[in-house]
Amino acid sequence: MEDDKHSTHNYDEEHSLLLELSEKDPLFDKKKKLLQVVGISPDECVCLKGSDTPATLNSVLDLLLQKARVIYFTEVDLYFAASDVIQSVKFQNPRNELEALQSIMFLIDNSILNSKHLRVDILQDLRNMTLEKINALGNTIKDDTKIVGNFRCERESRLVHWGEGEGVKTKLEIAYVEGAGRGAIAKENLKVGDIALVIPVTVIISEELVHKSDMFPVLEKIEGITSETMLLLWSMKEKHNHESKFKFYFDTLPEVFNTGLSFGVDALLELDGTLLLEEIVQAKEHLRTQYDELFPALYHARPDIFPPDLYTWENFLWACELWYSNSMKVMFPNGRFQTCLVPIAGFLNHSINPHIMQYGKVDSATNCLKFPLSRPCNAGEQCFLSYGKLSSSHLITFYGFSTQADNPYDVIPIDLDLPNIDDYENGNLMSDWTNHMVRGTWLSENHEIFHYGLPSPLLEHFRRAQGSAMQPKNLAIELEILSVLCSTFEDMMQGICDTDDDDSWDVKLASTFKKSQRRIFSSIVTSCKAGSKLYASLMFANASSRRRSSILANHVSEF
Ligand SMILES: C[S@@+](CC[C@H](N)C(=O)[O-])C[C@H]1O[C@@H](n2cnc3c(N)ncnc32)[C@H](O)[C@@H]1O
Repeated sequence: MEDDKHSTHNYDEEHSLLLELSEKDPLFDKKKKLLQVVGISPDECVCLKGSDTPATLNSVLDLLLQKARVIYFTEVDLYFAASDVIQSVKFQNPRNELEALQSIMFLIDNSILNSKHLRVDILQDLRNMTLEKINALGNTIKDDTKIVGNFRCERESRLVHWGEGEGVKTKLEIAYVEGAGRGAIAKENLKVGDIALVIPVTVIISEELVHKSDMFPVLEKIEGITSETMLLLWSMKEKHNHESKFKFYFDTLPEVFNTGLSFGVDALLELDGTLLLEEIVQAKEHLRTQYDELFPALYHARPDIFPPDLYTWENFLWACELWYSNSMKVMFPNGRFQTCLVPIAGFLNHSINPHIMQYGKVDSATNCLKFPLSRPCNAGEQCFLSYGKLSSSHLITFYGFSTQADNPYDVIPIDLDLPNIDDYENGNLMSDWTNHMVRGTWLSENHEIFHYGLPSPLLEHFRRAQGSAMQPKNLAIELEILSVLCSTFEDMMQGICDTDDDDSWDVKLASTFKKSQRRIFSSIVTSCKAGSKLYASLMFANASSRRRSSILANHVSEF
């Protein structure tokens, strides 16, 4: 979504740019502290002068980029960044970097637009440098989509054709792609800022449709019912309406969704010992309770509107999976957010390094939803959307897939059985964390001594619990911490056993998830062992050098 975090001011000889860290950000205090650690003031502008050299512009961009990275950090990013931040806020992951660069482009574009100066060359130069960085980053992201040629997309073409008649404009075509059903392929080379898809509001399935339907007078009387639930019930019936305006859309929907909510017993058994099992069971229980609150009461009261054969539990679950996996939050010109189904845009698959991130706000001038590119996508490549910064467990539960690439949001929460420590110093970056987590240590840049690729807030918590202050660090305590962590994660790894191959989609997905969890645990064990080895060699080197000194001292004393 576009945001209003940024503002520009123009002074006589200079352009002043302000990337603003919003005080409404729930992570404001932590982000402010992090910025202060690297010497960046949260509310300070950077100034550009006409006389700035490329080297000066580079430093300006670097400063803006560090700040933008922090502004777009999630709690997970912040937690793990604490280990790597020493003098500057470095690159964390492509997704955060793209968001940060995109926000800088937005700021510069606004500045150019609002500039009262005749000469905006310097802003243009800065824009070009930012664009170069985005393009370079885009080139490092590999999306190897394989298009499955022998599937015809007749229903999909009919939907696109209908949509175009309603005002849809698209630079994407729909094809079957390996491992993800349908996907959207760029028909031409798309640059940053190009609009891949334009969807008029009239094509969007939103609350308004329920309000016009015969079920609304019944539903509105149900205490506490949400507009999402109303829409879900509406879509269960509309799917079978041959006269529906959205018939072409419903025709393209799959008969089954295959999300975690449809996992069978074998797949659930496979997940034994993982948090994903809990997530799926809880989500499903919640939906079952919701269904039981509505049915059979509704079809007993109004069988004409809610026919029992349509409103079964199985059909309800299908609709839940449809809405979880295909809906988007859309902000309408009146400022209200609504959960909607967006035909055609619903063919866009998700990536952790997406091409399209800033969407979801209806443009009030055109009354359309636009999908602009945040990084280039060449003709023939699959164009990916961001469904959000989601973990694999969330993606499996509600979307039925897990990402292939390393997902920085795949974290495992850690319940520490350690006493609460309240003697933390203010201003210490590690001190703000009470909830701890781990993720694959291959994602960390810092495997040095005292870091080991592990999150610093977690290590610091252990040190405090052992009575070891930040500085100087006690080697014996470090070894003890590494040994505790190592055995804890070895146990956790053993709790997730390997299984035989199974052909069913759900057991396969469950076992892929387990493998990814084991990989995370195994990386932590390896890092702990590497850390311990490092100490052993250091202690050996120290001992040898002490021995050498004492031999030398003996020799000297002989003279
Ligand atoms: C909004 S739909 C996208 C279109 C979908 N592929 C289809 O054929 O209808 C979301 C669903 O697409 C699939 N999907 C999206 N991104 C994916 C990815 N990166 N890998 C595998 N499947 C994906 C999942 O089944 C998900 O529930």
